[in-house]
Amino acid sequence: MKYTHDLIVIGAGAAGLGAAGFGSTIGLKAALIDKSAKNFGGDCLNYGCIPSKALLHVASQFAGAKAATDFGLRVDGKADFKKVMAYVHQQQDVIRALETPEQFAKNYGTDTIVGTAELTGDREVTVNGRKLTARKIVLATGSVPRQLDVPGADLVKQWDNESIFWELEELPEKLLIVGGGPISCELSQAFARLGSQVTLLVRGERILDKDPDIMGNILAERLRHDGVDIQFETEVASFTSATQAELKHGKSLEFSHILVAIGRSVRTKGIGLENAGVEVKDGKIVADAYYRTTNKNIFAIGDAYGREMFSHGAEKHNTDLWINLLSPVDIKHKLNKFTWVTFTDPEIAQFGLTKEQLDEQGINYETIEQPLEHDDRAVAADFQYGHLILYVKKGLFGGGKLLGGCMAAPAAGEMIQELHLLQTLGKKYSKLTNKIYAYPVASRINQKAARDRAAGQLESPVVARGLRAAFRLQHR
Ligand SMILES: Cc1cc2nc3c(=O)[nH]c(=O)nc-3n(C[C@H](O)[C@H](O)[C@H](O)COP(=O)(O)OP(=O)(O)OC[C@H]3O[C@@H](n4cnc5c(N)ncnc54)[C@H](O)[C@@H]3O)c2cc1C
Ligand SMILES: NC(=O)c1ccc[n+]([C@@H]2O[C@H](COP(=O)([O-])OP(=O)(O)OC[C@H]3O[C@@H](n4cnc5c(N)ncnc54)[C@H](O)[C@@H]3O)[C@@H](O)[C@H]2O)c1
Repeated sequence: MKYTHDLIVIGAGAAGLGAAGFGSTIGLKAALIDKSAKNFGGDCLNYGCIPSKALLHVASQFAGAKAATDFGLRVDGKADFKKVMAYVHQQQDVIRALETPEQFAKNYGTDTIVGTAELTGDREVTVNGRKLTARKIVLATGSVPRQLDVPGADLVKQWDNESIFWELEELPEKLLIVGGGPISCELSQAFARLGSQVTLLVRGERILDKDPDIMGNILAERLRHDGVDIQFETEVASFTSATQAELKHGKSLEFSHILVAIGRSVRTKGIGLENAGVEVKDGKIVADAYYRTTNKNIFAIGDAYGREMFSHGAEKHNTDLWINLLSPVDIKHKLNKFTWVTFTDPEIAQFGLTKEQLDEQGINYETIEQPLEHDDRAVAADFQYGHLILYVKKGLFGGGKLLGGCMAAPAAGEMIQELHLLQTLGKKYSKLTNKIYAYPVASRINQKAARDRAAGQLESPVVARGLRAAFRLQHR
């Protein structure tokens, strides 16, 4: 059969740009389609990672200025929100310049197409009335934010990650944020620091429930310090007006704006999945551990895969997918070396296996806890609340290998990188014992536990006796 393309990629977000870029780089004839030119770059650039991190950056400057009032600086007032968003959009533009359809086509030679793509056959996609065919099709169609579906929902404008970054013109007076995941945490801190009165409604007992309990507790304390009113074990039962919510336990709350961040659903509508035999189950595209959908020529990656919804998740899927497309041996989707960071202050940074995964897999491990209470840098720079948890393998085979961990500290996302590298390389944690760290970098905390462990060994009478004997033998 003759195809118009080797590869068709639907969706030009982190996942699609990577898939089409690689295909084009090795000389395949690839098409990359997104429904709108302004969506090139996907959620990450347009409505997610980049605008949220730019907003957090500005907010941290406000927090810094406020903190300096303790030392005599005089500041007051709220953010000029128009100027804040102008900064956010300007920084997005810098990245966007490399990801426009025209620029991408120029850089990679990809056939970039703006239009809504629909699967219209086994290996066929229709876009702008044009029929394209390919050996393989990649769905990189992303996810959509969930909305609250409660009585009175139609009375209220539910702001989400798209509208908040593109439609909001004034700083919200009273911002109600619903959800306890990374979006709620990052944006509640950003808006509180910029001057909004923020209430965070959390359904469960704590925020960031994919990280260890203590990390969520540390962050909750810091958010409160920024002025966020966190209400746990509650949720919106109904809306009685455009600015009034009734909560599950009977209390009512007034707000000027409500931002809903209660997770995301895989996009399954408007792609023509049914025309190509791609099944959907429980709101997700059915895909196996090799990213294959129920049509063996169609793959799902990125948020469309419905698992780890991160930009670097999309990158990982791409690497696996291309290995599978190019080699006879397929790589199975695995998450034992994954990582994520919530970019609040402090950052909460996770790498490797979580406690739940270790327990589920029956791995024999020990937990090392390292508070930053007595860390010199933490004392000097006022983050003694920080904390590190590490999981290290026990036993003869592979004993001492780093399996995973989590850290709460400013710049924890950067600080865990060496730990994550050790885990990725399958190395023992004790490798850090003799590493030289410039004093007083905060990442010395990574070494402290390794040194404490080594020092603990000196307490063994046998080791101490041996060392004593060595000393006396050489210095008679
Ligand atoms: C507020 C927020 C902050 C985030 N922060 C981080 C972070 O700091 N770090 C991190 O790793 N992740 C972060 N994420 C998650 C990250 O943004 C996503 O995991 C990532 O963008 C997913 O990329 P994707 O390519 O799978 O999907 P998307 O980026 O959603 O791209 C899908 C694309 O497909 C297009 N499309 C859909 N259907 C069609 C169709 N029928 N025809 C043509 N085009 C179509 C859409 O227009 C869209 O551009 C954040 C998310 C949010 C919402
Ligand atoms: N720094 C980062 O890497 C980063 C930042 C933001 C978003 N993201 C990604 O974006 C995705 C979406 O983030 P998110 O924070 O919306 O989702 P999430 O799924 O991580 O968290 C949603 C939270 O909302 C709660 N919830 C669900 N329904 C609720 C209801 N009706 N009322 C109250 N609470 C409810 C859940 O219990 C959960 O705690 C995530 O998968 C995340 O990976 C990543």
